[in-house]
Amino acid sequence: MIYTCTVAPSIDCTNYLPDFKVGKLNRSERVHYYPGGKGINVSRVLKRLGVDSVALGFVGGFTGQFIEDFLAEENVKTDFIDSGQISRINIKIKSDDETELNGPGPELTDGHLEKLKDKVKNIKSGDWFVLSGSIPQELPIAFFQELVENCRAAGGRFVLDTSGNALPALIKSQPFLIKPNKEELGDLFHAKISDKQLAAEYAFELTAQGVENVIVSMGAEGAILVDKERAYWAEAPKGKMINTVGAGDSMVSGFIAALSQGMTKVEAFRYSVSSGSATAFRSDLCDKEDTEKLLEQVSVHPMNRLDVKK
Ligand SMILES: Nc1ncnc2c1ncn2[C@@H]1O[C@H](COP(=O)(O)OP(=O)(O)OP(=O)(O)O)[C@@H](O)[C@H]1O
Ligand SMILES: O=P(O)(O)OC[C@@]1(O)O[C@H](CO)[C@@H](O)[C@@H]1O
Repeated sequence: MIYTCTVAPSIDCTNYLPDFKVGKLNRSERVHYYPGGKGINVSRVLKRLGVDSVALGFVGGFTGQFIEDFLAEENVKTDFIDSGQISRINIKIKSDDETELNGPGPELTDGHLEKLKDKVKNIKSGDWFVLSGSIPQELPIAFFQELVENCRAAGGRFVLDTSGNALPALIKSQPFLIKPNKEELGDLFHAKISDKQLAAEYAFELTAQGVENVIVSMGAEGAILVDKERAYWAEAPKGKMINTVGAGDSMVSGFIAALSQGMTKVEAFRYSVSSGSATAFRSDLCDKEDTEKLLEQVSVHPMNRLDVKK
């Protein structure tokens, strides 16, 4: 089974308006409400790609109820823990730019965390544990380190897509996959990543620290995949960008779905980029049909080691 874990789920309230002005009353022309949080997005896309998962995390209040109901409607399995607090509402503003205002995650006690530990105690070989999204700063990282160590010790594959201090701390637990965007990768090394060669150089650095696969997403420029031996880059398909929220999460789902359906790593990378772009080209997350239609526009190129400045 694939378990996704979102510590701080949300309702994503996405507003479309032609001209957003800071400090003024703005009125949106269109608004969409979707359950959000990175792990939840991963589970929703996995379902659309034909792969079952269980979404774990902490939800509460009327917003938590909305998240649960929406996922039940889409037949996404969940096994949430009640946080006892209203799940956050994240505001996304689509105008000339994309502006985001994400709320804080829930305040969790040791009791909450113990419940999460209990949910994953039976992870076994062949299972996946996908820890995606922000982890509130007050939470002890050591707890998550232990959680993923247990999962790895049982033979599970650990996928990490988080930010802040949790990212470098959990990279030490040698994930099977991490998927930073180029800003997140740059933050890890206090560097500005200007091109794919530099991205590959830093990604190699992470494989030297024990990460098995690194996918660096670079928006419209596409993505690179680096493992201990090789590096590849993929161009993103061309299309009209509508909403990139969840594009990175869709890449994670595409990669996992393709691998768990027996594709090679390079094919899975192609599928991953196609899934990311298919999400960027619509208001909600991608579906299988869009993803597979775009596949033919995604070509993957090996990067010569000499191309990598190292
Ligand atoms: N304008 C675009 N045109 C084509 N593809 C795009 C565009 N923007 C994003 N994508 C696709 O989506 C993938 C992920 O995008 P991005 O690098 O913005 O992820 P991210 O910052 O992790 O997103 P998020 O955190 O919102 O999920 C890219 O690698 C690419 O395949
Ligand atoms: O605040 P976090 O946990 O870093 O990110 C949360 C979030 O921005 O990420 C998802 C897109 O990747 C959205 O569904 C959600 O609102």
